[in-house]
Amino acid sequence: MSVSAVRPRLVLLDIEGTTAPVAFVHDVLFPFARRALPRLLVEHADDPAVCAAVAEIARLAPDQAPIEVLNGWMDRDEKVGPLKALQGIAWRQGYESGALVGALYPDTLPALRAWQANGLRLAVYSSGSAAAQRLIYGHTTEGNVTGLFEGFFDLAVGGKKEASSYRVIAEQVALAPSEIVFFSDVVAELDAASAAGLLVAQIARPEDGTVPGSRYPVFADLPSAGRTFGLAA
Ligand SMILES: CSCCC(=O)C(=O)COP(=O)(O)O
Ligand SMILES: [Mg+2]
Repeated sequence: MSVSAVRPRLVLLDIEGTTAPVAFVHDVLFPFARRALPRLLVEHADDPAVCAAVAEIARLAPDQAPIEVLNGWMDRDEKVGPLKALQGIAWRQGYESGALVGALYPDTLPALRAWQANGLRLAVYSSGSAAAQRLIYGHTTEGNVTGLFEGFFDLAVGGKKEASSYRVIAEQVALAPSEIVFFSDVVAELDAASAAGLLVAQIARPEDGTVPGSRYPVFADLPSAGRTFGLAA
């Protein structure tokens, strides 16, 4: 059964819980960055990207040491630009050394390839920085698959729970919101995307313990979501 009379032209994909296991992000990526950040702040203090992130932390929390602020944000899994930028820098070293390999669900790449072969455009929207998105897709067990995507959107367009962010993305890909379908595990993100006029569906993977919501179509994997939206995967 199709949930939309209009076939979407672009699939916008969250990462954690949608294309990559929650366990990989929380048990591998986040601890890796937490261990690396204290040294990174010292040893790469002259790196312009590190300088910019530290300056933004000082603006947001002027009375605290940057590493304390970062640890607090990581404790609460806050999606804050400077934390996400610094995590991306830390992960780059891990991916480049081979210590990290981007883990995706087994159904992710087959679904993305089938959709692209069927004429669908693909883009990413994650709280992880665009650089971090390119890293995870650039270092998968099947190699560099970043070429699947035409765009990598991060918190620079706004938070994932704000409708305005999805309007910005629609403008940037030059499509009407109703021509985009957004897949995410987080219902609050789907609420925001739906409010902006996008088609939405929740990916609730049993292995992640994602709690299915009741407002939107729910699927246990990408191929079943794609078939329901007429994406023919
Ligand atoms: C680029 S992989 C790490 C993603 C990340 O840092 C994160 O906080 C998860 O965010 P998402 O929006 O993909 O759920
Ligand atoms: Mg997610």
